[in-house]
Amino acid sequence: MSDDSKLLPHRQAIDSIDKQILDLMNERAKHARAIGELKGTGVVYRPEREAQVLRRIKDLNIGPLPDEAVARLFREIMSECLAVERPLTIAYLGPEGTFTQLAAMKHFGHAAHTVSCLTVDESLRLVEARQADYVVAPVENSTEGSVGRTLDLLVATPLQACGEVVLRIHHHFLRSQAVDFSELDMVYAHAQALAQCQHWLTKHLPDTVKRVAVSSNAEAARLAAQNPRTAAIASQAAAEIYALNKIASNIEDEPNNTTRFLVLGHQETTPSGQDKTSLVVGAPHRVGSLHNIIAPFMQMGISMTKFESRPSKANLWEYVFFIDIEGHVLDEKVQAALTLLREQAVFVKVVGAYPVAVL
Ligand SMILES: O=C(O)C(=O)C[C@]1(C(=O)O)C=C[C@@H](O)C=C1
Repeated sequence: MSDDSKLLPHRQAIDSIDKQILDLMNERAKHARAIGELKGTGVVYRPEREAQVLRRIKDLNIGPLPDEAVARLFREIMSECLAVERPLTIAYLGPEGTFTQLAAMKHFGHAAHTVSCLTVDESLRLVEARQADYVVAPVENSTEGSVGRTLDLLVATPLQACGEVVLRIHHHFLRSQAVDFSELDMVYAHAQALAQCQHWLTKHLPDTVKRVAVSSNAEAARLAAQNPRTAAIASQAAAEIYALNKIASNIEDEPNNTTRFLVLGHQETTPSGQDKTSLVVGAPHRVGSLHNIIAPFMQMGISMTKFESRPSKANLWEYVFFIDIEGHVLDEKVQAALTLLREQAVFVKVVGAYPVAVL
């Protein structure tokens, strides 16, 4: 029997299975459309339900496909089903090809429209003005720490956090032509990327190469595409969009380099069973104040996943604290801790409660 004839029965089985998958996906989309009609003009995107669907799929999976792979496939199926109800518009820090855009696609899937913005400020403003449905904004990187501008914006925005995205960050060294490092004057990158790749840069580039911080990695790629004497540090997506050569891959100093993003919109999310709550807390300037802010969470047995202080913009030497805790703001334990916290703090703002990232 030839190789091709041995393949035939498997291909026939695949053809028949594909038809069933197709019919079932359309059947699923019809239910989503019916749900959309019941929701009427209300909010169509339900992050808690999406997280539950993805977690269940991972639990049900018996392979050989890996859990992550089936979750990614179902992410896209849900994205298309949601678009049948109503397509979403997501604002992100552009230009096209930034890690923030990748994070937006990872969370909302490819059926969502993404709108590129010049700054994180503008991306939040677009949603505040209801010109986009949600914004995805970077909050912290595992190597470089918090994204200060996003944290500052969280203090004042009326938007609510309704999701988180965790993205592995791989940086590549990109040029329009694969020429010698001696013919290189400048390397462009976002300040965080320059910091995340500093060992590689010091080891491989001559001292004469200037490191220039720009507004995003994709902007770095755009600039490098215009001048062969320059290079960029950016993502695979940016390399493709700006047709740059990958001179070196995965040049980040820390192999587990990961960035966390928040999804913000106008809705409050109901508990999904595995949630986090983000808070901004103003502490009075007095002895023991920091202890008093932390104590309510210890008392109620609540874990903190983030604790970060930044200078208050209002008063010199006063600080605001950015705290993420495990649990949903509607959980009894969290409610009790917040009641205790409010007795100690100058202010407590609940930025939002949302499902822990599944993908
Ligand atoms: O369950 C819903 O509310 C739906 O609209 C269906 C569905 C899905 O495809 O599973 C689609 C969009 C929502 O964000 C959540 C889930």
